Amino acid sequence: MSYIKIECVLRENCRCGESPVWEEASNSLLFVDIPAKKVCRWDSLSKRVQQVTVEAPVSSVALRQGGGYVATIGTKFCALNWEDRSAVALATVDKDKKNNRFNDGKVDPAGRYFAGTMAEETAPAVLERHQGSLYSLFPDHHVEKYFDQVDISNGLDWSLDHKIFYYIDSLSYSVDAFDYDLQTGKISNRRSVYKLEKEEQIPDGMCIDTEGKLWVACYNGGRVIRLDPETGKRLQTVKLPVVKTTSCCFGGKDYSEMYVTCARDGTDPEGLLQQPEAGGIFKITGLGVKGIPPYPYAG
Ligand SMILES: O=C(O)[C@H](O)[C@@H](O)[C@H](O)[C@H](O)CO
Ligand SMILES: [Zn+2]
Repeated sequence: MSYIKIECVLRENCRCGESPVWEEASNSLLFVDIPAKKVCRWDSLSKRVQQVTVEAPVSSVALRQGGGYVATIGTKFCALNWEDRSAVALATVDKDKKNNRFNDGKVDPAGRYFAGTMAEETAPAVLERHQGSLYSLFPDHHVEKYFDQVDISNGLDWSLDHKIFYYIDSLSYSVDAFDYDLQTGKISNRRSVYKLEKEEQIPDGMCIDTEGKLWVACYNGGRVIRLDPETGKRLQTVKLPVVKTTSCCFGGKDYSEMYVTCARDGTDPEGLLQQPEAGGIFKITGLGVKGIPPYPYAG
């Protein structure tokens, strides 16, 4: 019997915390605060946070095989050097869409950096629709585009056998699956594996566990849900003391802890009184399942 424990491990007041990624080598959690243009690294041992401020909204960060990180900044895939705090563009997308920015991103098992775009929001989930696309940055730095007409490109991950790509376009209120060809990075045969219920609100970030089940952070739903993509059933709901939960990843010892990011922006003064930890980093223990290490970008 395990007991679920939820604690705010870092009161960071993120305007929009996102993209939690566990870095085993440094016992740290990486994450971003999108509108604050910050990439943060929280050392779970010393409890200290380091941050690098970049020049545009930063929506995701990932490990890089040769050391350092990659990040999606504005509409650019960038290499991020933590030591000298520099970001160097590797590729730019959506050059004809001046109001767009990248959103959620993650590296596939072959080391390609997948990330999608969206129009900049005027308020949470309020934006010009169908402006986004899904892309990936290959190890040789060329970019491939998968599809357009995306509203809010969000959570993504791959099945344990690497044959399925899971993807969320938030305003479709659906978790979708594609067949995945790891050799070529091509996707096909889109279908929905789960439709969110009304009280679950907006699907946002997502990660997979070692049993092949999906964990989805529900923006405005104050929860993460565990889904079985094979049966289309929800297996578990874990509620958090904040409403704008944005993303989740596994980390810590043997990837047995879950880390959840959330947003503070869009919360009214009364909401902030009820949720003083809004924008913080949460750790969930006692789930009884583990995650897998993040894949590093191979370029
Ligand atoms: O965290 C993200 O992925 C977006 O950038 C956010 O802005 C919210 O998710 C969005 O407002 C709700 O859909
Ligand atoms: Zn997101």
